[in-house]
Amino acid sequence: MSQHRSARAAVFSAGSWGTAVAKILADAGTNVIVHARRDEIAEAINTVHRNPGYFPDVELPASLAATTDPAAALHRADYLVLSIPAQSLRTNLALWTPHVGPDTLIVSLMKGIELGSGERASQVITEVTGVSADRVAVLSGPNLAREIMDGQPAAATVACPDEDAARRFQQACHTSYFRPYTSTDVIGCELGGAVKNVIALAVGIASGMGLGDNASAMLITRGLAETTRLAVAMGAHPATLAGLAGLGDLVATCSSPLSRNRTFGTHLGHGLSVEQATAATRQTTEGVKSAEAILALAHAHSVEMPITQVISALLYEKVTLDEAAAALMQRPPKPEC
Ligand SMILES: NC(=O)C1=CN([C@@H]2O[C@H](COP(=O)(O)OP(=O)(O)OC[C@H]3O[C@@H](n4cnc5c(N)ncnc54)[C@H](O)[C@@H]3O)[C@@H](O)[C@H]2O)C=CC1
Ligand SMILES: O=C(CO)COP(=O)(O)O
Repeated sequence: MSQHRSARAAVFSAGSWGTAVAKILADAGTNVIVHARRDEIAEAINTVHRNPGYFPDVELPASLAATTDPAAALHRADYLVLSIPAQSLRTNLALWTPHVGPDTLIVSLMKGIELGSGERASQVITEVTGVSADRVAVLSGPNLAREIMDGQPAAATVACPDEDAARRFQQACHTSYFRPYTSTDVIGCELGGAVKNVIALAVGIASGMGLGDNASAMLITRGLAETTRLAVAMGAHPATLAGLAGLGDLVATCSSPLSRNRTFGTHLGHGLSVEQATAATRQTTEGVKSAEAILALAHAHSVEMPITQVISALLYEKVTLDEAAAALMQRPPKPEC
């Protein structure tokens, strides 16, 4: 990156989390251009400094620009920040790759596992773009977009095999209200972020069924245990799962009515079908698609993930709510650790 100019970040796209991270980066003094799919969103960001599709009430930094042209967004970008649904990453990134510069650091904000391949977003990114793994970073943590748009304090982890690259992006997104830490454990951060969405579905379901805080705490704690088992089997450091991208995100997502995954689960717990819950949800709910992919990873690594298994069965409507609850409670007794 040039020493003579501020860093430039291209944020793809202008959804809930993309908009929030674009604001963080701009507030941190980074030059930001957002790639929006819709003309009217790009136009509104450029003219009235608002994103009417997601946060019509929040004024964005005046320095924040938007475009629908991927080449213009990526021109001389130091960072390509990707925030689209994980299942759409491969196809979209293939279209954007010709515009990615040779030194651009690609930063994934996505918390999903690709169906079919079982790949984490960073793996899809290296595969599609051909860039080396040390040019791909992940930002993950307890970061409900709405709270961040309101300027409430939050922290997260920036993970990259190249520690200098992680530190550069840490600096690019460090503000008075957003505190990023660095890590080299990309696998741990990505699995923490993806599996917590499935556990949040489970907590939402329990809450929708009228179960109390003991049940939620049980699901969160045993959810962390199965997340850690899988992540460690795949090469993660166990401490990462006790950190912001693991326990931190799990607690925030499972506790907050702002979480789309938890809310989706609540709909199921109230008795809505998966189709009805999907119709009631406007934004990306990664856990719904990722549950099956995570379960396949668990099988491939011979790891037991009973909560993920039950949620996957519920999502495919192979079991009822009562059968799901019984399946978890009637497992054979075993030591806790
Ligand atoms: N919203 C949040 O609080 C947080 C979300 N995330 C993660 O960020 C990622 C994006 O989620 P959100 O921004 O919340 O979702 P969103 O639904 O608010 O926005 C998704 C964005 O992707 C675009 N998009 C949707 N389908 C697409 C497709 N097929 N092709 C290309 N673009 C498409 C939409 O136009 C929109 O700009 C997810 O992986 C999510 O887990 C991570 C941390 C916090
Ligand atoms: O990842 C998130 C908070 O860290 C957002 O969770 P939801 O996708 O469930 O809203």
